[in-house]
Amino acid sequence: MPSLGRLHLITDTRPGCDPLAVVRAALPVARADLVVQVRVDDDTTDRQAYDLARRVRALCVPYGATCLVNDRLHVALAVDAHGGHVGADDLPVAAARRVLGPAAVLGATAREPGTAARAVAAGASYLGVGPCHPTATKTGLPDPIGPAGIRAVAAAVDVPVIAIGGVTAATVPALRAAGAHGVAVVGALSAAADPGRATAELIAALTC
Ligand SMILES: Cc1ncc(COP(=O)(O)OP(=O)(O)O)c(N)n1
Ligand SMILES: Cc1nc(C(=O)O)sc1CCOP(=O)(O)O
Ligand SMILES: [Mg+2]
Repeated sequence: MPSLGRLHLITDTRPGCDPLAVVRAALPVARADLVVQVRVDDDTTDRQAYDLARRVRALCVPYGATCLVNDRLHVALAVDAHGGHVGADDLPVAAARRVLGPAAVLGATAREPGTAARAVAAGASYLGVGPCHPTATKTGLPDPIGPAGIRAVAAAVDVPVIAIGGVTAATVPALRAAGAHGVAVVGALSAAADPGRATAELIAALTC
């Protein structure tokens, strides 16, 4: 399996957002180091999710970037995405692996070492670990786990750990020092005045 990109751009489909514009700005900067995870609101229809994922994949492929679909693995299969991401409210990891097949990239959410180890044993290719810091993007999250939480999970598994939750370029160094392979962001790119510049700042923090 090719190495996993270090910057995971999670699409923001809230009112006023333009997820494709953000993807188009990030791709020429991050190129193969970019993973675009198509994440849509719960009230988004499958047809809307399919149309967005199909367009994201088409943008990603020429740059060697990875296209994943959050939650809706049937949409990932339908658009021939590189894989998907599941959490506690989605298909269990073992079932998700059966759906996507052995070659797919399959991410799983973990917040502590036990869940993380079980997810890897069940077939996860990488782990999304957080929330690292406070975030207003998603409600109902547990308390932030900080770099210490990343360190605890990274010590327990041998797959890439992707830190998520309130991540900015300024917080990347501590997360990498704690063992994160990369980071996942929503607001740091979707709310940026210049998403291309924000991508460059995140990539610089991930590669220095
Ligand atoms: C990289 C990454 N990490 C964690 C998540 C959260 O996924 P999940 O727990 O399935 O929650 P929702 O995103 O479905 O609300 C993620 N999407 N990506
Ligand atoms: C989608 C998501 N999942 C999280 C988790 O911890 O499970 S935090 C999160 C939102 C991340 O957005 P931002 O980069 O704007 O903080
Ligand atoms: Mg989910």
